[in-house]
Amino acid sequence: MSTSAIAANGLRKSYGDQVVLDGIDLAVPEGTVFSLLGPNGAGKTTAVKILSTLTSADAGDIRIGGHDPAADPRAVRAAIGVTGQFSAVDGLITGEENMRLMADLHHLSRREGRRVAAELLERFGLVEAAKKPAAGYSGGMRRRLDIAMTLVGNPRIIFLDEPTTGLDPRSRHSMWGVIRELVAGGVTVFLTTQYLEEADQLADRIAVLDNGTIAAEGSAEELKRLVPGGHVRLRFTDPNTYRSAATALPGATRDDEALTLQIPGDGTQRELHSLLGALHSAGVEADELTVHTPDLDDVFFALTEGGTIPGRPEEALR
Ligand SMILES: Nc1ncnc2c1ncn2[C@@H]1O[C@H](COP(=O)(O)OP(=O)(O)OP(=O)(O)O)[C@@H](O)[C@H]1O
Repeated sequence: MSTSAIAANGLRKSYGDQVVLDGIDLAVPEGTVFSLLGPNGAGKTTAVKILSTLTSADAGDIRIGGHDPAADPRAVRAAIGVTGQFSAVDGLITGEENMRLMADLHHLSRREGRRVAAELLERFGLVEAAKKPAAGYSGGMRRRLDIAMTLVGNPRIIFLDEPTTGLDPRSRHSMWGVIRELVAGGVTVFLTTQYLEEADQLADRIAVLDNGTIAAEGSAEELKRLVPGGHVRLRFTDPNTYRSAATALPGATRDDEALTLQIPGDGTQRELHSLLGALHSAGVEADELTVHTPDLDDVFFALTEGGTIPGRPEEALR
């Protein structure tokens, strides 16, 4: 069994009367990506700050790389890298100078600092930009430099707090590539994001934080299975064909204006086969057939801010 790079039990934090984290448990195995999802203000950044020693918890047992942040914050800091919503990049100096500064902070020798900086600038596609002031970098380049700076100390655990917020789709995809590479190299990534697709793409496990507690946790597939909403949608252009199909499929939800039928189901081959058989027997053909499986958006809406999953007791969600 793999050991947990990040473990927290009964993590609590309040600001004044406001309970932000109400006793949450987390366990992130080494070399995996864990994503914490939640609406604005759910407490994601607070969790990252506590786990990365920037803030103390009110209660809870925490181990980061085996170290307790309260008792031994130095050991935790030596094991982790953090890139937050506020970047460490200094815009007035060049990318290369930012990297060298980081190398100095990590007490690397001048020679080793140059070597590590050059290697990371190359890896993050910043060689050309390296001699220019970082203030002129695009958002994507700045984030890449930020992560490159984090990697100077060769951390085995990285906290990425909303690493792609505000990036265009191309830069976002390039950042996902960077994160995948890190994980392939054995790094553990703790990722907070508001982009459900990002969690879907990257995370081995996802926890949905809501009202200070973890509303559900699992792989993207497990979470999607918690919510209903899978269906097949048939679209017709001819009203007569549409009506014949509706008669042949009495369980379908009709939209008489759009000439579409929605049939609940999970889109398995067996289900599709039986659906197509019914249409064939009725002698009708749909102009379009689409299979909709629930996505993480459905999960998010069902689980956060008062949404519920019908027919499921609270406990079954964990
Ligand atoms: N230092 C602080 N003092 C008082 N309240 C705080 C402090 N830091 C955070 N909070 C409050 O705690 C709650 C959780 O904030 P946090 O930044 O952790 O949420 P988040 O999930 O990261 O949100 P977002 O997605 O908007 O970044 C918010 O209501 C916030 O106002």
